[in-house]
Amino acid sequence: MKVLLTGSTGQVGYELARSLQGVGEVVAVDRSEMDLSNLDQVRDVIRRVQPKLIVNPAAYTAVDKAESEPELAFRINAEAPGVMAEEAKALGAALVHYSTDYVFDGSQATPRVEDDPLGPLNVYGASKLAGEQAIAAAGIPHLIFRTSWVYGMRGKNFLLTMLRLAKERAELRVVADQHGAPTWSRTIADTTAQVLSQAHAGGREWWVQNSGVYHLSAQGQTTWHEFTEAIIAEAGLSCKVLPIATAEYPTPAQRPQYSVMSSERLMARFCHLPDWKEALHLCMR
Ligand SMILES: NC(=O)C1=CN([C@@H]2O[C@H](COP(=O)(O)OP(=O)(O)OC[C@H]3O[C@@H](n4cnc5c(N)ncnc54)[C@H](OP(=O)(O)O)[C@@H]3O)[C@@H](O)[C@H]2O)C=CC1
Ligand SMILES: Cc1cn([C@H]2C[C@H](O)[C@@H](COP(=O)(O)OP(=O)(O)O[C@H]3O[C@@H](C)C(=O)[C@@H](O)[C@H]3O)O2)c(=O)[nH]c1=O
Ligand SMILES: [Mg+2]
Repeated sequence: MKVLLTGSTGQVGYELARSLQGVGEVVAVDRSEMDLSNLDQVRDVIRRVQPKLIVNPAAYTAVDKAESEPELAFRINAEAPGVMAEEAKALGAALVHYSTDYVFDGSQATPRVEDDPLGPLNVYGASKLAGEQAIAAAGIPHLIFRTSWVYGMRGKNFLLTMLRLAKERAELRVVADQHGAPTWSRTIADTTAQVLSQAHAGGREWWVQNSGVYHLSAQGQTTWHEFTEAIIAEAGLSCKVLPIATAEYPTPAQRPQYSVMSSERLMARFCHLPDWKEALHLCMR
C-alpha cells in the first residue's frame, strides 16, 4: 500500500517516517516538494503519487505568530487538509490527520471527550478546527487524532526551549495556571502505526466502524511549570523554576487554562497510552 506522508521534517512527521515503515510503502514529502500553502501543488502531488493512504502531520504550528498571519494559518491548517480530503475521495484513499487540544476553550476543569463543545481561543486553534471540519465533511475514511503539548528530542518544542534556557539563565519563570498533557512525538507516531495496522487487517468495514476523531494524549495532567520542573530534574540540571500566572507572561495568542483531554475512546478501541512522566523519562533517557 502506498502511503503519502507530509511534514517529515516536523516532530511527529519525523517519527512517523520510521513508525509507518511496517504499514506500507512510504512516500515522504517535505515543504520543498509539497508546500501546503500552495493548494494546486497539494492536488498535483497527490494525483501524481496516487496513495491509498495520506498521513498529514504537517501544519502551521506557530501559535503566537498565527495571530498576525490568520490567512496563511487557515490555508495550511484548514484549506490544504480540505484539498487532501477531496483528492483522497477521488482516489478511494483514507486520510489520517492531527489536531490539537487548543480547539477547546479550556473553561471546564475536567478531561474533555471528543464530542464536548469546541471553542478555540486563538487563530491556530480555529484554523485546526476548520481543518477537522473540512475532513469530516468530505465523507471519506479518516482518523483525526487530537493531541497536545508535543515534545521530543528534535525540532522546535517546549522541552528543548526549556533545556536551552536552563543553561542560559539562573532561574526560569513559567506559567503554573495552564493545565494539559505533554505528549512525546514518538508516542503519537507509534500509536498511529498500531491503529493503522488494525485498520489494514480490518479492511473497508474497519474504516466504516472507526472513522472519526480520537484524543491521543499521554495520561495524567500537569502544568507548564510542573512540566518544566520534570524536564530540569530528568536532565540533572539545577535551575530554579518559579511558578507565575498567565498574566505575568503576556503572549499575542490566548491559551486555554485547562485543555486536558480524555483518551479513553482511543484506549478502549485500540491501545494503551503511557503516563506523561513515564514517556518524558523514556524520551530523555
Ligand atoms: N507541536 C505541538 O505542540 C502540537 C502539535 N499538534 C498537531 O500535531 C501535528 C504535528 O505537529 P508537530 O510535528 O509538532 O509540528 P512541527 O511544528 O514540529 O512540524 C510542522 C511540520 O509542518 C511542516 N510545514 C509547515 N508549513 C508547511 C507548508 N506550508 N508546507 C509544507 N509543510 C509545512 C513543517 O515543515 P518545515 O520543517 O519546512 O517548516 C514541519 O515538517 C500538527 O497537526 C499539529 O497541529 C497538536 C497538538 C500539539
Ligand atoms: C518560553 C516560556 C513559555 N512560557 C509559557 C507560554 C505559554 O503559556 C506556555 C507554553 O509555551 P509555548 O509557546 O512553548 O507553547 P504553545 O506554542 O502554546 O504550545 C502549543 O503548541 C500548539 C502547536 C499546540 O497544538 C498545543 O497543544 C501546545 O503544545 O508556556 C512561560 O511561562 N515561560 C517561558 O519561559
Ligand atoms: Mg509554540
